[in-house]
Amino acid sequence: PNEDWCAVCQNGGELLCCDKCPKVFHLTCHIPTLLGSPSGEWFCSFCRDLSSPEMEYDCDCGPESKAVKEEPNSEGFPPVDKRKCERLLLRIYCNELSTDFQEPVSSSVRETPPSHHALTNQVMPEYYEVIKTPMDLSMVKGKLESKQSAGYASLEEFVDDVRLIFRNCAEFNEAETEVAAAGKNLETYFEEQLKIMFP
Ligand SMILES: NC(=O)c1ccc2nc(N)sc2c1
Ligand SMILES: [Zn+2]
Ligand SMILES: [Zn+2]
Repeated sequence: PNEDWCAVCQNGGELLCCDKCPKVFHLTCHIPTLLGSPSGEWFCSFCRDLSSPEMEYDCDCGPESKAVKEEPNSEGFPPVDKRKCERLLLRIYCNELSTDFQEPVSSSVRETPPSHHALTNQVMPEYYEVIKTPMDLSMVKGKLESKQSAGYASLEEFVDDVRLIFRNCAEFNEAETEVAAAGKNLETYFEEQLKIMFP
């Protein structure tokens, strides 16, 4: 009795069914991204046990991981903390407020002028003129999934990047715009979920 649409993007298509909860995911919408459809039983990142995972995801094995995986690798990021961050990030992606933060802001985006600016056709600065350190959820997902030194070395680095998304949002978007409100509310949700994952 799984759902009909991806828990992240709400679209249909080729969907992976969790064998423990009703959710379904596209391979690339799940966190971590899966390379192929698993053959046997499969639990999503919300359901798989954090300390002793029932199964391995195909992206987490492969030739380079001959070493014992359950030790903090050279990144120093304990595997349990990495799995907690995967679950936390998937929670954010499943929150509909995250849509505006899932991909890099397109450079055509200009500040939403308060009404008087529009009337005086004052030029509004471009996003990448204002925001010097862009960050979005796809960048965080990529860093969380990358191997060794390219990835996060600690939980703090992961949290700092997610908080940067919300700082950029508050800096660029006028306080009372929809995007600013979405950023504020999603930040509250993130901090709540962070406390649950890392009490
Ligand atoms: N992440 C952001 O700050 C963001 C994203 C999308 C977007 N679209 C606009 N028209 S303003 C805007 C801001
Ligand atoms: Zn999807
Ligand atoms: Zn599940």
